[in-house]
Amino acid sequence: MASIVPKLESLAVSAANQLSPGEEPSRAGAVTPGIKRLSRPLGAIDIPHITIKSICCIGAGYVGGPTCAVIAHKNPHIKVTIVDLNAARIAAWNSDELPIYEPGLDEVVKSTRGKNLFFSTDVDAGILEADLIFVSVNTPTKIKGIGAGFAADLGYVESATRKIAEVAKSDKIVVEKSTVPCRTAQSMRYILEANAKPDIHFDILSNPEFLAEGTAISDLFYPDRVLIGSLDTERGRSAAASLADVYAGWVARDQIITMNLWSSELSKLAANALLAQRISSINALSAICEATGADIDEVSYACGLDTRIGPKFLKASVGFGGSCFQKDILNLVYLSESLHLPEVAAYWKQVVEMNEYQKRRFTNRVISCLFNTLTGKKIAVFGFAFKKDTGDTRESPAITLVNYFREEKAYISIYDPKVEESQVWMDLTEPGVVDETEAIKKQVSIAANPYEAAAGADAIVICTEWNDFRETVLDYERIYASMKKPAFIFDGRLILDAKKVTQIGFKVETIGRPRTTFVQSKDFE
Ligand SMILES: NC(=O)C1=CN([C@@H]2O[C@H](COP(=O)(O)OP(=O)(O)OC[C@H]3O[C@@H](n4cnc5c(N)ncnc54)[C@H](O)[C@@H]3O)[C@@H](O)[C@H]2O)C=CC1
Ligand SMILES: O=C(O)[C@H]1O[C@H](OP(=O)(O)OP(=O)(O)OC[C@H]2O[C@@H](n3ccc(=O)[nH]c3=O)[C@H](O)[C@@H]2O)[C@H](O)[C@@H](O)[C@@H]1O
Repeated sequence: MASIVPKLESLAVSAANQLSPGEEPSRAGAVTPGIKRLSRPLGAIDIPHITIKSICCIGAGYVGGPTCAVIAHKNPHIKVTIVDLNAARIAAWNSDELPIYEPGLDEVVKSTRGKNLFFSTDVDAGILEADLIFVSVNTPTKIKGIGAGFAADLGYVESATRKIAEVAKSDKIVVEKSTVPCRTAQSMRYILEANAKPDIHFDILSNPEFLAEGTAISDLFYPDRVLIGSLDTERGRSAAASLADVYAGWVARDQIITMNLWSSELSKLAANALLAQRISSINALSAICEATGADIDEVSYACGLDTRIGPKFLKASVGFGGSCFQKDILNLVYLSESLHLPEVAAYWKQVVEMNEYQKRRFTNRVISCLFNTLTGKKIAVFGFAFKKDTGDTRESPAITLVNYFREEKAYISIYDPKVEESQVWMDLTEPGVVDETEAIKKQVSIAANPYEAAAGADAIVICTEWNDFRETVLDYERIYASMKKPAFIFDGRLILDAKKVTQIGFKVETIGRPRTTFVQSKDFE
């Protein structure tokens, strides 16, 4: 991981934004040349704008923490304060054990913290001091009321916005970093203007974040693009130019694109929807592969070589997880329905439904291969995070699978290299059900390593694609020796060399490849 930071430092940094030692950043009069503004004349935002000296980020989560740590790291002349109401989270950001696991994050935070990067629970002080405020709070799916199950709960965005209006004593640029429905910036503007002190002006920008967990630091260091949406007014363009300068501390100017606010907001939902749609498409094809004898990895490879399709995001899996894909698509579904576009809503909804189907389908394959019953059997679940290189479990397919296995009365032993034990219990407990953990513990245990998880098990189910689970890393002969026979492996992530583990003696069932073992209906024909 240490290699990321020096690599980053070697990037060419825009000379226009580099201050000489001792030089004070000016607050006015800077001009940003050559920012690409789609649907506007290119030179349109080469206008006077303030230079940002102090940034506050509201929300010290998976986005606010890494993003603003990188901004501070790249802009030593800007003071960056990340604030959060969650005192435990802030304490962790100020400790040696950061609250989130992300390769390369430790180095970035430790090189900057206490210099120009600060973590605090003092939201008011952060707002007061800042020229520019990122709103990077959570926007979960609503669980109650109108739009429940689909619409985004904008309560956290609204309360952060109201706080800014209440506290600010000078003009602020307020930046939507959270993923929000189209036209949220308008609501934020109403709230700010209705509550602002006299002569205080707020400019609202949309600056969605495209980082993926597990690769957040390299995504932030080398983004495909930085997107800034603003009103097409002189003030709006000026605010966009100020934020563009912050990113130009390390991102090439031609990768910083500006556009209107609503396009920017919608682009974020659209990007996530398109990415998730690719996974559901390949997963739908994986079902056809299993039924026909085709191999999904070969099909992905063949399709991905077409430059119009490209090879990324075509890896079949037990289903996509993570806090955003499902939430953002459901948000798009709700938006489409609100706009009286039921066919559009149904189209995107199918991406989520296919994902649910994939998890059920994989579970059915496990049950069917294990002679149609899991009762009393031990299943070792390898991986609980929603993807490798993160400890995040939000919407992890492993949660759904473990719950299905529990319903089938299996005993489950879970191993994940980064997920905290307390998180597993939280994820398996129904919200609002008191003391359920003790009952769950009768059926589910957490193992200290994969060998312990697999000992005495009937089957291993690979839910997360951690490199640690590859046959080149784990001693599968040792694992095989410790398991009940026949010993099954269900590879939900296509990470194993099936031939090699089959040679050890395992019965290997891989997503997107035809079934290899005991097909009851055929055998009894
Ligand atoms: N997790 C990810 O990889 C990505 C997330 N996003 C979007 O970024 C936003 C944030 O996501 P995460 O960082 O994952 O969420 P998170 O849940 O990890 O962090 C949000 C933080 O905001 C804090 N917060 C909420 N209301 C607050 C308030 N009024 N004042 C101060 N702090 C407050 C919470 O305590 C929490 O620590 C969401 O809209 C998400 O869709 C966008 C790109 C990637
Ligand atoms: O808005 C967000 O929150 C972020 O959502 C995703 O990032 P993330 O969810 O962190 O991780 P991804 O790498 O996209 O993986 C999402 C899920 O899809 C699965 N996946 C991914 C790729 C693939 O080919 N197949 C597949 O099953 C992963 O295992 C994981 O469960 C997007 O990739 C980011 O650009 C976006 O900023």
